[in-house]
Amino acid sequence: MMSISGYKTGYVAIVGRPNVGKSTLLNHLIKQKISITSRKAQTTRFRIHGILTDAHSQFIFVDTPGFQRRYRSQLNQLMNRVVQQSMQDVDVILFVVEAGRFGHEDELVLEQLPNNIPVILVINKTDFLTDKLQLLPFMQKMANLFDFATIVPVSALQNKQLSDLTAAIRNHLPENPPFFTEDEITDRSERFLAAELLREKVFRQIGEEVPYSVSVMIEQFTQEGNLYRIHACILVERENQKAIIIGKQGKKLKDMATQARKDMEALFGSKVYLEVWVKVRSGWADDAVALKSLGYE
Ligand SMILES: Nc1nc2c(ncn2[C@@H]2O[C@H](COP(=O)(O)OP(=O)(O)OP(=O)(O)O)[C@@H](O)[C@H]2O)c(=O)[nH]1
Repeated sequence: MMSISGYKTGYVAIVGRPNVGKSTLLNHLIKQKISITSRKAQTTRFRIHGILTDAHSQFIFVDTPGFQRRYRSQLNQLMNRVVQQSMQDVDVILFVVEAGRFGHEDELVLEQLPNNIPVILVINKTDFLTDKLQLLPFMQKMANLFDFATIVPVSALQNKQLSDLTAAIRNHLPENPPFFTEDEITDRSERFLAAELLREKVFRQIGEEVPYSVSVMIEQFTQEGNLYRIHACILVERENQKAIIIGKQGKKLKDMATQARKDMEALFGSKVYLEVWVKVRSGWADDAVALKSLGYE
């Protein structure tokens, strides 16, 4: 039975091989970088990437461990099960592919899709097609591979058909009041966001090797005119993780810091001087400091 409001809220995972446009899609769906301030966010099993709230629905986009893998090796049955387990609490999965392209890497992701949760096939980058009729045989082929809830062609980059996609997602969300209020999803502080942006880069770069044991601490955050001076520290649990993050001749760390700095500059509308260190954390006392610096008590 419909509730009076008919409001729908649920968790949505976006999966797909690298470079199909998952981040672009998410960013264009939510239109802004947000930060979750609610404690509720910590109690869910997922890292929340973003939330889209409208008059009728709230979409909570989450990250699913396992799908972050870079698909370097063939995943075995066990891995499949682990990933499927991690998906059990989402309401809808968006499986993103590129228009007209379905290769081995896509197949590896497809193999991991659970069959008890609706999966929407998102065919992205339709702007590459000169003739939209080219889509039909591709859609046909894809429909034969998996029992998709529905298929939605979009161009994330050009914001095309994104409202068709949100309507399709909404069809599969349960009726719930919004889980997060406006207050809980507005920016906490620039300091907090700075930590989030850097952490996001760490996960993107090394999601496979160093899972959820990494935290980011902002040790100094000062503003001098049009310049933000930020000293950040990436805390890891073991020496070998530190080496992985730093990378050969410091290249990985440098790349992450550069990307984070650019994002910070865009977000703060200001020049940013960012220094990043990596430290091995020595015990729970450090954790307490780290949590405090992130604004969690
Ligand atoms: N032409 C076109 N390009 C797109 C579209 N969506 C994304 N791209 C481009 O595709 C590239 C990859 O996009 P991302 O959003 O980083 O892809 P991703 O799936 O998040 O990649 P990973 O983080 O490596 O998993 C970028 O250069 C985007 O600009 C689209 O609809 N049309």
